[in-house]
Amino acid sequence: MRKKIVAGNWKMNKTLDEAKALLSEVIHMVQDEVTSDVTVVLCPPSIYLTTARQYIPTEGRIKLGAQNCHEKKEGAYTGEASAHMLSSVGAEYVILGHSERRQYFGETNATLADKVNVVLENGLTPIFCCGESRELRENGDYVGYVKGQLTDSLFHLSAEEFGKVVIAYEPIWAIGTGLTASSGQAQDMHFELRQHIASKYGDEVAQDTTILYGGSANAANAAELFSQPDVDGGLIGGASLKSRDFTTVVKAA
Ligand SMILES: O=C(CO)COP(=O)(O)O
Repeated sequence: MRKKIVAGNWKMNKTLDEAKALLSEVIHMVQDEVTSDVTVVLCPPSIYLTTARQYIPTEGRIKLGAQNCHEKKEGAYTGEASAHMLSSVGAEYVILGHSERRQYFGETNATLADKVNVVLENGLTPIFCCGESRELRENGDYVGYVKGQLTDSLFHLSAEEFGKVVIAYEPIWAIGTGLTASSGQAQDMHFELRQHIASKYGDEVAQDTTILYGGSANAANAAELFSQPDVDGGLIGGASLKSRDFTTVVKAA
């Protein structure tokens, strides 16, 4: 079902005390100020998931998410956490295939297909990230490239399984750079991705798919981005680390 979602990807930021303060502020502000039916997903570093679970009410619009998982259930994978483990600490969403994980940790479309499977098997919702580099945007078939990321990592799923996936379009050139995609650029790519999904799963599934935008989205530009018909919310990095900014983004959705 197509939903409005704003997810905060804290990346590798905050000490435990800072994380607690941010959780408490964001949860109160969202509860007090947000009246729409937007779902808010908080994705702290995995070391803080258990703590965050205690702060987030079990019922309500605010959900807990992780930033990655391993594709195996358990075993000798030093430093990793599995979807099974994330589920056991109460996470409901998992960001997969963020461009930073693709770039620094060698994640490929093939490994991500395995991660998507294991996340779905454990009843969690994957937030599958895709997006092109600046070089590709300037000189190449960037639309084909991003469509290919979906094809390679997601199109083995049944329509029912695909219906549980959230997509996040995050152009790499816009992440952490202050260079936001214009609302037109975001809309164009989201429209293309929805068409691509329709070509595989049909119109109904495509119309039901939630597609988020990420990349320097902030309190000042979120309303314009989210006003586009195919932009269903955002995956927010830097602005999710400040409670007032993040709440303003949530209110824009
Ligand atoms: O990577 C992002 C979210 O996953 C976007 O990061 P910024 O919002 O800091 O550009």
